[in-house]
Amino acid sequence: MTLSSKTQFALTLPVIDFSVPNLKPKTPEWDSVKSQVRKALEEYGCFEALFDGVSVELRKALFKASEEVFDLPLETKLNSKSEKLINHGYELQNPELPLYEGIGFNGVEDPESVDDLTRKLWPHGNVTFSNTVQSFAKKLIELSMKVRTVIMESFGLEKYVEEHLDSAFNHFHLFKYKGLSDNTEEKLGLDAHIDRQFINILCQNDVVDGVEIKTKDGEEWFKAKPSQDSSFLVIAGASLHILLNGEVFPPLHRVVISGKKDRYSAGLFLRPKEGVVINAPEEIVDDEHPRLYKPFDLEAFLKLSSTNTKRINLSNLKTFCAL
Ligand SMILES: O=C(O)CCC(=O)C(=O)O
Ligand SMILES: [Fe+2]
Repeated sequence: MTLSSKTQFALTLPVIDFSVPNLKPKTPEWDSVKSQVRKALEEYGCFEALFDGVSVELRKALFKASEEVFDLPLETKLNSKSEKLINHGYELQNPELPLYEGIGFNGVEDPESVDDLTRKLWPHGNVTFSNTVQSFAKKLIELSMKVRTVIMESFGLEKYVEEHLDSAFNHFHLFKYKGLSDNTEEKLGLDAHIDRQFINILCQNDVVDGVEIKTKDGEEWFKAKPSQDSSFLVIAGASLHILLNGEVFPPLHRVVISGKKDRYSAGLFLRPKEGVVINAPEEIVDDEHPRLYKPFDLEAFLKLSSTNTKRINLSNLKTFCAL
């Protein structure tokens, strides 16, 4: 598939520093991060997070592990696909876009689950792979808890922090987008979509970038290239948009592949646990901000929309759960 609309220059997204020493509630640093996060999510629905919890070595090790796993024979990779769990194991997500493949780890905080999946890929085990995935994901989970706490507090929802943290499960995903045969070409690696989760935290290997986003009112695509190799892109999804009564904008984004180098990316996806029904708390609903959505059950929504598609957008979401 070739591109239908042209990409503009890079957009400078807000850069928010989560590496500040002693970043804890009730400190001036925390309050400053809180207001930056709220503004960024209202305006762009995404931001760049600086986070020193993941060392350069760990990031390198992760992308090396990623190359290793995607280099396995297709048959071996397909063996790791779970019959029972959605998105767990290997997936060629979109057969009509063969540029893109992925491996998902549901409940990545559970060492046994990662070890089990690793054994399906390497029957004799691969301790380095399993440990690297676990260490990297553990750090992203740490960042995600901070980010989610800040988000809830920034909307005055301190008393819901725990409930919110408990309402999502950790899904970690590795992606590979195949480089192109011609250096001058550009192709769509992943179609335009908004994320379905609460938030997602992404990073890509340093040689190749590719995520593009649309701004709130814009018709143009902008490259969301991080300003530093060590940072992460945090994107708000549909579930957060509904929880916060539409105050947070879930941006449309896509992945564009250019050049010959393969693109590897990794992300932590905070998806509502099965059975969780999302409803904006009373505290953020008033005459000026009337309730926009009915209680939202992501699983029920996905069952109604076509299966295995990433292409959800704000208008099909609104049709499903508008009041
Ligand atoms: O590959 C990436 O960096 C982005 C993937 C993405 O947007 C998604 O899986 O929802
Ligand atoms: Fe996405």
